[in-house]
Amino acid sequence: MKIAVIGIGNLGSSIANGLIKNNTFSLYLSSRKASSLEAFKGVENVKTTNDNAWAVEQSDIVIFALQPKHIDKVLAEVSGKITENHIVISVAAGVEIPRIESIIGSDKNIMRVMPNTAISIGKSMTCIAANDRAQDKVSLAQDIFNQLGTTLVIPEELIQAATVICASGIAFWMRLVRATTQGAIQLGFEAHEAHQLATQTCFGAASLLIESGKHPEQEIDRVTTPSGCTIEGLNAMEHNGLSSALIQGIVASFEKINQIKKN
Ligand SMILES: NC(=O)C1=CN([C@@H]2O[C@H](COP(=O)(O)OP(=O)(O)OC[C@H]3O[C@@H](n4cnc5c(N)ncnc54)[C@H](OP(=O)(O)O)[C@@H]3O)[C@@H](O)[C@H]2O)C=CC1
Ligand SMILES: O=C(O)[C@@H]1CCC=N1
Repeated sequence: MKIAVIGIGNLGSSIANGLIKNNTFSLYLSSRKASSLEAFKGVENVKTTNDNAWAVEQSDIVIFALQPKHIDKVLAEVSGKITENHIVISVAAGVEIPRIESIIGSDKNIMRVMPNTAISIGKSMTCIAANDRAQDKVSLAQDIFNQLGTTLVIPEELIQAATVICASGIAFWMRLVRATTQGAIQLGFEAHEAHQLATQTCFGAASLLIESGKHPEQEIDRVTTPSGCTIEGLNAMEHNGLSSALIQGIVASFEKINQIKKN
C-alpha cells in the first residue's frame, strides 16, 4: 500500500511516524519546507518531496494534513492527479466533505478522518466518515488506522464533535496531567517523580475503564473510603467547578470548530 501525506506539520509528522513504525507501507511525504522533511530523509520505504502532485501520482491513498486555510488551494493544485481509484483523506478540522467534493469532484473516494497526535505511537482514537462514493472503502481505512490505534466509523455530522473530544482532547488531558504534577510537587515530590506519578496514574485510570468496561463512578466508588481523603478532594474539586469547567471547555471548543467550518 502506497500512502502520501501532504503537509508534514504536527499531525502529518505524527501520522508519518505511526505509519513508519508499522513498517508495511511505502510513504511519500510532501511539504513546502525542507526542514519539515529533514527527520524523514533516508528512512526505509519513505520518499520525501516538495512536489505535492508527484506524491499524489505515486500513491493509492493521499492524506491531506494541512491547515484549513491551506487545504483548498492544495486540493485545487493536485486535483488533476487524483483518480477514481485514489482514496483521499482529509484530517483538516472543520473542512466538510461537500467542500472537498466541490474542488476534486464527488466521483472521488473522500474521507474525513480525525486522529490525534498519539497516532505517532499507535495509540490514536481515530474517527472516520466517508462520502457516498467511498462507503465500500471504509473497511480498508479502518484496517489501516486500526494498526495505529482504535477506530470508530461515524456519520460526518459527528466529525466536528469527535475533533474536540479526541483530537483537542489530547491537550485537555495533558493539562489535567500537568495540574496533577503541580499538585504533587507542592506536596513534596521532585518534578520528575511528580510527572511519573501523574502519568502512570492517568494511564492506570484509563486502562481500568477500557479493560473493565465499567462506568467511572463505579471505579470512583471503590476508591472513596467513607469520610476519607478521596471524597474530600473530589468534592473540593467539584465545588470549584471541575466537571463544569471541562464541559464548558468542550462546548467552547465545539463552537469554535463550527466557526472554522464557516470560513
Ligand atoms: N495537531 C493536531 O493534533 C491535529 C490537527 N488536526 C488538523 O490537521 C491539520 C494540520 O494540523 P497541524 O499538523 O497541527 O498543522 P501544521 O501547521 O503543524 O502542519 C501543516 C503543514 O502543512 C504544510 N503545508 C502548508 N502549505 C503547504 C503546501 N502548499 N504544500 C505542502 N505542504 C504545505 C506546512 O508545511 P511546511 O512547514 O513545510 O510549510 C505545515 O507544516 C489541521 O487542519 C488541523 O485542524 C486534526 C487533528 C489533530
Ligand atoms: O486546534 C485545532 O484547531 C486542531 C484541531 C484539533 C486539534 N488541533
